[in-house]
Amino acid sequence: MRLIGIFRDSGYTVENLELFRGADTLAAALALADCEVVQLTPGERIEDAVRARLYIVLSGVLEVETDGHAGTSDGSVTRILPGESVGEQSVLDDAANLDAVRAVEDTRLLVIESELAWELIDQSNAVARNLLRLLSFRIRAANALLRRRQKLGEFYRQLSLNDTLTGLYNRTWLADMLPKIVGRARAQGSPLALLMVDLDNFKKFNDTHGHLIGDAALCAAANVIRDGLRPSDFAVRYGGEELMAVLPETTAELACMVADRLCQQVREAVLFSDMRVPMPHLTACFGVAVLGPDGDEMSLIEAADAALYRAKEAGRNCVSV
Ligand SMILES: Nc1nc2c(ncn2[C@@H]2O[C@H](COP(=O)(O)OP(=O)(O)OP(=O)(O)O)[C@@H](O)[C@H]2O)c(=O)[nH]1
Repeated sequence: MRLIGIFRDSGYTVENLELFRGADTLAAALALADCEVVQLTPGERIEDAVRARLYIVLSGVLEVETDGHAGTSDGSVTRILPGESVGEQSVLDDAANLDAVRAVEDTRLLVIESELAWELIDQSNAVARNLLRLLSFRIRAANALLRRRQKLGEFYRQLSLNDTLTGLYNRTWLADMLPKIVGRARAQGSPLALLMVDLDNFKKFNDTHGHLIGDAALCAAANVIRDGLRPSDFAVRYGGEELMAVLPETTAELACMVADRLCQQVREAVLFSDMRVPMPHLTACFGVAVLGPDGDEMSLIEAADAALYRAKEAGRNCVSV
């Protein structure tokens, strides 16, 4: 950052500066006459960025990396054009941090020391008003950015809890939520059922029809499970071709009825709509378990797994408790 003179000799006028819009420009020009004018080369940052000072762009362009100083930048930048300023907030709260500001091209800045900025505010309602307007604009922009980040955060959170192939909840979700669902059922003394679902002979299915049709079959089975449940139930991809349904407020009898219905629907599922090739045959086994009086999430999963094993032993394409 190179000192190139003072405002009085710089050839620039107050009229084009946002901060002085509607203000007594003569008085402002007088007050600013001895202020330094500095030059930044492309990429250069403001030196002495920890000192609370107001910088007005006279020519060139500055770029502010959003939250760059907090190390949380998301890559978005704001451009500060001629007539606009940076550092207003630093002057107001005396907490400067302008190291995220850098020149895009050769840029000339008018430097207003904090004390003088306060004098200008004290002397001119128009300057105070302009400053308020500027800050309100910055707050709105910061709020919009926060909302965008919140949405993005929610999007990524969802992404981390859902299986990408089937869209069902994944193991991360299960590890977090099943203990809570079990805890709630125990606290309320309400029944809780769990269905463990495993596609039959899926290795052979893949070998025969190829992995892509295997994926489509897995998705079709996942859709059957998800669409066949109540809104208060949860469908999870437990592992490779193993799915799971968590059914709160559900007795063993009811869970068996649900499993029977889903088993039939998987059997009848349309895996793809290409009529030129014969429809592959897909079936699944269902293991049903309910939460015992002293049970926890582990024993519930183990019981459903054991029931699933019995269904496989019984010849597949069936439900076992
Ligand atoms: N297409 C596809 N296949 C998968 C996926 N995840 C797991 N598999 C396959 O599922 C098959 C599971 O095979 P096994 O565990 O031997 O079980 P199975 O052949 O279904 O036999 P049973 O369970 O005893 O009926 C493996 O060949 C895996 O490669 C997936 O995301 N897509």
